[in-house]
Amino acid sequence: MSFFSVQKIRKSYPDQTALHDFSLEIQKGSLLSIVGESGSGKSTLLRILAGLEKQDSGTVYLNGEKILNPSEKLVAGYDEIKLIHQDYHLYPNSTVEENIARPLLLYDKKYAQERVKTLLKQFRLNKLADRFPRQLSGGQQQKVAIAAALAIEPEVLLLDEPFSSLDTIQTHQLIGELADSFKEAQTTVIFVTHDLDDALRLTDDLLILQKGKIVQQGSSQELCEQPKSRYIARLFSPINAIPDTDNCFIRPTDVKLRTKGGLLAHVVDSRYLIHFNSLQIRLKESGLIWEVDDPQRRFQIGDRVYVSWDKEKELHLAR
Ligand SMILES: Nc1ncnc2c1ncn2[C@@H]1O[C@H](COP(=O)(O)OP(=O)(O)OP(=O)(O)O)[C@@H](O)[C@H]1O
Repeated sequence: MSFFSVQKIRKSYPDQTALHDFSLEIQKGSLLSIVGESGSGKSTLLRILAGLEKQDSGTVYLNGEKILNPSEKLVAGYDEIKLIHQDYHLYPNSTVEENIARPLLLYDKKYAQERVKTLLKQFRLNKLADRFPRQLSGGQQQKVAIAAALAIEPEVLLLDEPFSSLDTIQTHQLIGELADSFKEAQTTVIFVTHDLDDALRLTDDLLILQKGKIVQQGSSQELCEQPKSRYIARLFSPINAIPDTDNCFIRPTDVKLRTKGGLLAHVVDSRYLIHFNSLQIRLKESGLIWEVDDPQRRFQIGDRVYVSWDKEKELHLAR
């Protein structure tokens, strides 16, 4: 059995099943993202992993010890497993340093001081140590909340959409900093999100959850290059159906645009994006509309364009 072992967790609510025999093995110090759309069962799963909600069946083990659910334990939850969500509140009248120190009030004073010092350094919070939460950005506040959650050295950190209230720039900056801090501290982290981009930025290991079931698990590259279904392929980018095939698709970025040679198409729309123009083209023969990338920004609406692609870039996807 691995460090954190989740075995056949099932959970139903009166009108639906939120988790269908969910199993997962996590090694110590690993970072995993669980990506799923709204209602896929992410929050239910994390609450069960933290011992905060009762499952119908299945067992969670940490270090070989069974995690008891609220019906089996007087005080629900564990110090070893910390769950952080979007609305995690800091103490408004305590400084950053005091917020991080709070969970350590009953610990040996010298150990507590050292631990706070380590966390301030690991999370690059030294310069903000004397500020109050209201004097911090949303991203900085969330970083302090995560540092405080790690104060008593939990074995596992569970992050439930912790960046939802932050803007994209704040989120990307915070994720970059957290990724470094987690690796440095060797923290075991499970991050759940509906946003694949956030997941790719934080971890290399992904698990895709759909309607309470694992639909694919693997490295970011594996899932992008060998998705098991159209649903998973589309999480990474749109996919274009290749004419006269049943289940063959090509990604916009893998389509080559030329002025001659290949399938003839016409540009019907063009969007200026940061790294390329995103074109909509209509294939002449089949009438299919494709989305393709034009990194050189060569083509305009109305232009003729010929498309081709490498065979090995084709994705063969059942429904
Ligand atoms: N207490 C509850 N009672 C009844 N149904 C519930 C309850 N909690 C969750 N559900 C249902 O179970 C399913 C999974 O919910 P859950 O909150 O775990 O999904 P999620 O992936 O975290 O969604 P979101 O990203 O929107 O938070 C949903 O369809 C939800 O409506």
